[in-house]
Amino acid sequence: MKKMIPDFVKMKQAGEKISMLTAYDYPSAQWVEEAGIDTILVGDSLGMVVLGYDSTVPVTMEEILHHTKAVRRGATKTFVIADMPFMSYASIDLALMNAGRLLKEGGADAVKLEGGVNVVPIVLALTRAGIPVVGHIGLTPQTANQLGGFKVQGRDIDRAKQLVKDGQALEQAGAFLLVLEAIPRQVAGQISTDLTIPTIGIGAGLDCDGQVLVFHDILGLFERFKPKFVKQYASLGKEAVLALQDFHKEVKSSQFPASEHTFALSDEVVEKLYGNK
Ligand SMILES: Nc1nc(=O)c2c([nH]1)NC[C@@H]1CN(c3ccc(C(=O)N[C@@H](CCC(=O)O)C(=O)O)cc3)CN21
Ligand SMILES: CC(C)C(=O)C(=O)O
Ligand SMILES: [Mg+2]
Repeated sequence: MKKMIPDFVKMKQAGEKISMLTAYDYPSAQWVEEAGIDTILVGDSLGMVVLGYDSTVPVTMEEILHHTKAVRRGATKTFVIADMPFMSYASIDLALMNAGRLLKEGGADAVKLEGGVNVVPIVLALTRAGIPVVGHIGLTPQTANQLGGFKVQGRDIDRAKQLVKDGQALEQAGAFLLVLEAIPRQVAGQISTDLTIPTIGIGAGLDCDGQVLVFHDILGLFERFKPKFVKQYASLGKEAVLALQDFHKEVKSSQFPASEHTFALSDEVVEKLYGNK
C-alpha cells in the first residue's frame, strides 16, 4: 500500500519511525520500493552522486524532471518527493510553475525546498495551490557557501533558536514534512517534539520521527567524501570494479564468451554451407 500524507502524521503519532531514501533512476527506485522504504526522495544530491558536480547548485529543473520520471517508472507504489533545484523557487511564480511541472510531468507526489522563515511565502503559495511541500532546514546544501560549507548547523544558542522558529514557521505555512540536516540531536529533538508534522533527520540524531540517507552513500557507490552521519551498509562500488575486472580479464584470455553465450548453426546447416563436396 502506497503511504500517503495522512499516513506520515499517523506514523509520528504512533511512534513508528519513517524511513526515507534517495533514488535517482529506474533500477534504484525499484530496489528502494522492493525494500519497503516508506518514501523516496529524488534529491538534488543527484548532481553530486550521479552527475559528478562539486555541489548541488548546478542541478537544473530539466535534470531533476528527467530523473523523477525514471524514479516514478521504477516505483509505482511509493510516495515520491522531488527536490526543487537551486533558483527554481526564487519567486512565487517560478516556484508554482516548477513545482507544478515536477508533479504533472515528473509524477512526483510532493516537492521539497530548502529554507526556513525566508521561504514561508513560497511554501504558502504552493500549499494553497494544492502542491504538497516538504521543508528542509539546518545544513541547506544549495546555500552552503553562506553557511561556511558542508558544516553542522545550530551549534550556538542563537542559531539553535532560529532553527526552532524556522520549523514552526514552515509547519504554519503548510509543510507536511520537515527534513533536518546536520544539526545537534538536542535541537532536532526539540523541533520534533514541538511540531505536529514529522521530522526526517540526516545527521540530526535518533530523536527525529524518521531518517533519510543518500542511496549511493549507504551502498558504497560514492567514495569522494563520507559525512560522519553516513552508515555504509554495503560496498557495491568495490564489488562492481571486481566484476568489471573479471570481464576485462576473460575477454583478454578468450574465456568469454563461452559456448552458452554463443549462437551457432546446426551441424546440418554447417555441412551444407561449409562442408566439402
Ligand atoms: N553523497 C552525498 N551525501 C550526502 O549526504 C549529501 C550529498 N552527497 N550532497 C549534498 C549534501 C551535502 N552533504 C554533506 C556533505 C559533507 C558533510 C561533511 O563532510 N560534514 C563534516 C562535518 C564538518 C563540520 O561540521 O565541521 C563531517 O565530518 O560529517 C556533511 C553533509 C549532505 N548531502
Ligand atoms: C540529503 C537529502 C535530504 C537531500 O536533500 C538530497 O539528497 O538532495
Ligand atoms: Mg537536496
